[in-house]
Amino acid sequence: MARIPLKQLLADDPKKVLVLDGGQGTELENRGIKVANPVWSTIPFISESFWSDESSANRKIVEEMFNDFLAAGAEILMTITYQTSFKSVSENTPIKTLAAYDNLLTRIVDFSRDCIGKEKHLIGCIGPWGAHVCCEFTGDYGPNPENIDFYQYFKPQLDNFNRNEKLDLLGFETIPNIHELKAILSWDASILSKPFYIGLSVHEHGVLRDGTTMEGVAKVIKDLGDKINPNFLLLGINCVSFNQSPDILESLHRALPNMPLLAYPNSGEVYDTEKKIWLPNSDKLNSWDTVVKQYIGSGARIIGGCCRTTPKDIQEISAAVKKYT
Ligand SMILES: C[S+](C)CC[C@H](N)C(=O)O
Ligand SMILES: N[C@@H](CCS)C(=O)O
Ligand SMILES: [Zn+2]
Repeated sequence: MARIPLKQLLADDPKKVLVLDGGQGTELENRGIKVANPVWSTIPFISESFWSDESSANRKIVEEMFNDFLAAGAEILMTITYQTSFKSVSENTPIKTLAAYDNLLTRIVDFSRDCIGKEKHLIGCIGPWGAHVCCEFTGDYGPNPENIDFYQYFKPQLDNFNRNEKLDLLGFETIPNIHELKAILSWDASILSKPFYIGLSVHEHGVLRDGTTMEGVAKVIKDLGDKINPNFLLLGINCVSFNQSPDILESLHRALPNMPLLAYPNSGEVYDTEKKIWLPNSDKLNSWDTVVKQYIGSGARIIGGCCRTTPKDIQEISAAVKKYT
């Protein structure tokens, strides 16, 4: 059966909620791949043996991770390309030219599609500008964030993903800064020609990491009016604290009641950007069952997990989605 385009799928069945996969980079780490490096979870794809040796240990680990998320109930999964911008790759790996970079991305998408099969939806994952300098959890984009050329940064990854028919959706995720959000939303369908979503990186207290309120975020979208790119399908939150995530999503829903939302929080642990390790935070106050019920009440159409969530979390999310839809 051919995949139904996501825009149509979400419109045809207003109750449909898709289950997303979990934290891929941290799950690869749980399974023995050392992701603490400048291209983070891109690292297994950089070595030629991943591609030339079908029985390579890292290749098996990535395949098994996809299998386990599928078995847990994921219906929409991501490419492992969070820190695979041309800048991150060309400055930190032997891959230097645009042609070699395009080849890398095409191989990763082909491989991911083979892992998940033809029927599941595949998201081309695009991390924020801040990922390459590791400020996606502070939103501190320096003294003049309005002068950053976001388009130049994203263009190589965008151009490649736009062209690839194996991808159903583009996901800009962990976006912590309002200038970056404005830039992405200023691009029309000639630049962003596939359906896309934006996942915001939001502080525990409910504001974007740079301090912008959810009303401020909503204003950017409302001000665009009918100039908004028709490919903009969903807005939401990702890699935010598990405990606060239902309230944050609810506040986004209040500010934008008609916008389809998505939510995939992290485990609640906090990332130490210097040591590149996860530190314990407060205990989980709720179960996935409670959290998913609240997300659905706030208009979520895609629900999954981000960093430090595992196939077990996805299993619990999947059961709750079945129960409440
Ligand atoms: C979502 S975070 C854990 C990704 C990694 C971070 N940008 C780093 O470079 O360490
Ligand atoms: N999508 C990425 C993490 C973003 S914070 C991943 O799952 O590894
Ligand atoms: Zn994350």
